[in-house]
Amino acid sequence: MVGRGVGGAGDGRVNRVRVAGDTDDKKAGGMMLQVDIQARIGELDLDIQMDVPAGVTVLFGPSGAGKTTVTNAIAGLFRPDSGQIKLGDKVLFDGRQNVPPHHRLMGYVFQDARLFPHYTVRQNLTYGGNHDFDQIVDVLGLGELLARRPAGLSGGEKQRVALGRALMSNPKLLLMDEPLAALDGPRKSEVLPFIAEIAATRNLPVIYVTHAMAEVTQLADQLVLIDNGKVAHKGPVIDVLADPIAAKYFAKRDAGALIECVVERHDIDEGITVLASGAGPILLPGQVGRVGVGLRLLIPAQDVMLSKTALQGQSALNMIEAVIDDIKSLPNGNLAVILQAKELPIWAELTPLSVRKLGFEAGQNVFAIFKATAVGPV
Ligand SMILES: Nc1ncnc2c1ncn2[C@@H]1O[C@H](COP(=O)(O)OP(=O)(O)OP(=O)(O)O)[C@@H](O)[C@H]1O
Repeated sequence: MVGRGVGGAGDGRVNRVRVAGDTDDKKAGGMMLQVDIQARIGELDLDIQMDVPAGVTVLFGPSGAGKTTVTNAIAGLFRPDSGQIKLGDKVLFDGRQNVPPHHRLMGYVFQDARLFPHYTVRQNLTYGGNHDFDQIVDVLGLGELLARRPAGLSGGEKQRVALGRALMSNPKLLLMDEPLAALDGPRKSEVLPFIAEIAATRNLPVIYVTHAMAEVTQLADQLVLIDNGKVAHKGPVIDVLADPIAAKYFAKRDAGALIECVVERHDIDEGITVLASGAGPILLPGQVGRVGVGLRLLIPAQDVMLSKTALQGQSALNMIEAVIDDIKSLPNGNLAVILQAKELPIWAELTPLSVRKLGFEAGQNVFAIFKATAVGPV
């Protein structure tokens, strides 16, 4: 079953997500990409090790950290000084061998679509092969566009054609370097579901470079944080975001735990949606998603309040029981109080004064409180 469901506003807080029973089995057979490369580029010492299984691995990190260079090395467009790149058993680069890009069995989608202007959409799509033509045209909604030329297409349509072209070459590996960065908000929302659909149903490693949190939370299976040419953190996206040490790589309101929920019901009279989560029910304002659909929610650490007792007479709709696991210092001087809420790891950013005044410490039972609007669509 493909469990990516329609989420909320695409603001990075309510998102598409796979639910249990998703494509994990299918992905288990996908080829592993193994990257271990070193290169000196100007002032930057690039030294990257990562394993990329089937599914979406998002490369995220500051500008100039080396994300595009790594992606280009995987594509064969940049030659590292040393190391090895393998896709399954096939060596793509090892210092002696450097397989040229057109023999790497990969599709590459760039920020700009790079279509051939004199070709029709159909000719552009089939340039590198016509594998799964009908299905891809259908999934990407390209049927109406086939006879047109790129000049008459919107930015979002062009990117869908670029994605279709990459897929029709039957790649064993898909590279996408900020494929939505040049699109405006509505065009981004138009293309993102197609990428999510492809990621959920194709059994291949996808490297996806972005600066946008909404794309991280909606697409990532794995998250690799690259800083100054090195891997600073990597792992399943939920684990990486659950670790406050990674918070410095995100905008303040984006730092927090990502949790997976399922839409349980809509309460039309009360104007809320009830989600089932590993920590119990979570309420969102408005009517979000369809019943039974999986969603990811980002719970911003700055919006979580802690109380030693179940608070009465307060307006926040969400109050979940949790145990304090640990308290860590954040680079900004505040403290991250790391909580286990039944099955869910979440965390709250508090000032040292609050932690001291309330005497919070590891092992304590607390209530984590957040407003429905803090995690709901805007
Ligand atoms: N062809 C090149 N010649 C010299 N320096 C380069 C070249 N390509 C990249 N660099 C440098 O290598 C470093 C890494 O660049 P890269 O584009 O890989 O970073 P990035 O993480 O993708 O950045 P951004 O998020 O801004 O796209 C930067 O300092 C960049 O200036």
